[in-house]
Amino acid sequence: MEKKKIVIALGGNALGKDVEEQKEAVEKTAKVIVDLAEQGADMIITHGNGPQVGMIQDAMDNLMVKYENCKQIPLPTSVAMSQGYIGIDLQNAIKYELYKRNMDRKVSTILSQVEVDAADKAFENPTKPIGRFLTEEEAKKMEAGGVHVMEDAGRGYRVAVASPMPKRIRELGTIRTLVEAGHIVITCGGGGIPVVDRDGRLQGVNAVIDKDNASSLLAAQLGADYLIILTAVEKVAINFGKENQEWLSDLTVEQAKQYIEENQFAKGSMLPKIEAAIRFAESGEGRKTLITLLDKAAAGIAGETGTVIHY
Ligand SMILES: Nc1ncnc2c1ncn2[C@@H]1O[C@H](COP(=O)(O)OP(=O)(O)O)[C@@H](O)[C@H]1O
Ligand SMILES: NC(=O)OP(=O)(O)O
Repeated sequence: MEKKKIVIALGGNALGKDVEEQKEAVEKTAKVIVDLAEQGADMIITHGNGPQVGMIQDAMDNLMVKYENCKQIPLPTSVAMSQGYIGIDLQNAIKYELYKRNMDRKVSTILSQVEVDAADKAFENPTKPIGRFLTEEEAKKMEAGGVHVMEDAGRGYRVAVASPMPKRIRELGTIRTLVEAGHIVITCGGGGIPVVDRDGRLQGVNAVIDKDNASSLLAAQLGADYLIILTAVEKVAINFGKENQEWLSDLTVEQAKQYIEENQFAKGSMLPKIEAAIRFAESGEGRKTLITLLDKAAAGIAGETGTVIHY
């Protein structure tokens, strides 16, 4: 097989719902990753952090309630914490899976900062759902207290934060060096720690970058062949959740743009995945995105399932 470079973006399902579940979930995730690594591909792993970063912010806010002198933890700091604890669980699970198969491959987690534009309009319109699902009553109460809340793809209410577009991955050189040295690299977790460059000094900003958008940028800049987005659905659908729902196996960039105009993909869930896939396809010839379930990754690569978005 020709050596492929694959960026895999892991959705919430690959990580479980809490710290305990994560330890179990990553074991299964690691098997899928090592199955692909066994075929000799260069592998770069990214992951989401919506539930996790919300949980960290909640915990930190509770500390402020409990202790008078406790200062608020900024959102980018919580993103950095989420990269750390998710990264180490993934790294250890992948290492153990490699060990069981007697495979000699290094695994590294790179904390990564992703530059955004301070003037991005996204700062005025929070669209990224984070944290747990709220009851309608909780949502109303929080909204009254000035917190942005949104409805998340028909699944309930969640806190919403700004999600500016990623512009530049500051650790790209380090990531490239490690990939070239054969490491499986875990990076751009939670879309990357959002920063702006102020005269050479990187400063965190209150946002959570969409991990699919960051993954698309990373895949384009590393010259990857494949972007694989593993999520909670086997395929992308049009008329999702309706009686006339239709699962799609193959989607051209042109068709995808048309469906976006028809509002076929929910904001904050499927829409950023499709937009990320379009940008990746447009970044270079032959670049494809596969969207499918974690369990179906291998079958998807073999062309047996999932939705492939291509030029
Ligand atoms: N048109 C669509 N086709 C398929 N799934 C869709 C569509 N629109 C919205 N969704 C929802 O998007 C979800 C995936 O987004 P999300 O949960 O944010 O992903 P992840 O956390 O895995 O990155 C699916 O589980 C599904 O509920
Ligand atoms: N940062 C991010 O996109 O996280 P989720 O995939 O969990 O929404």
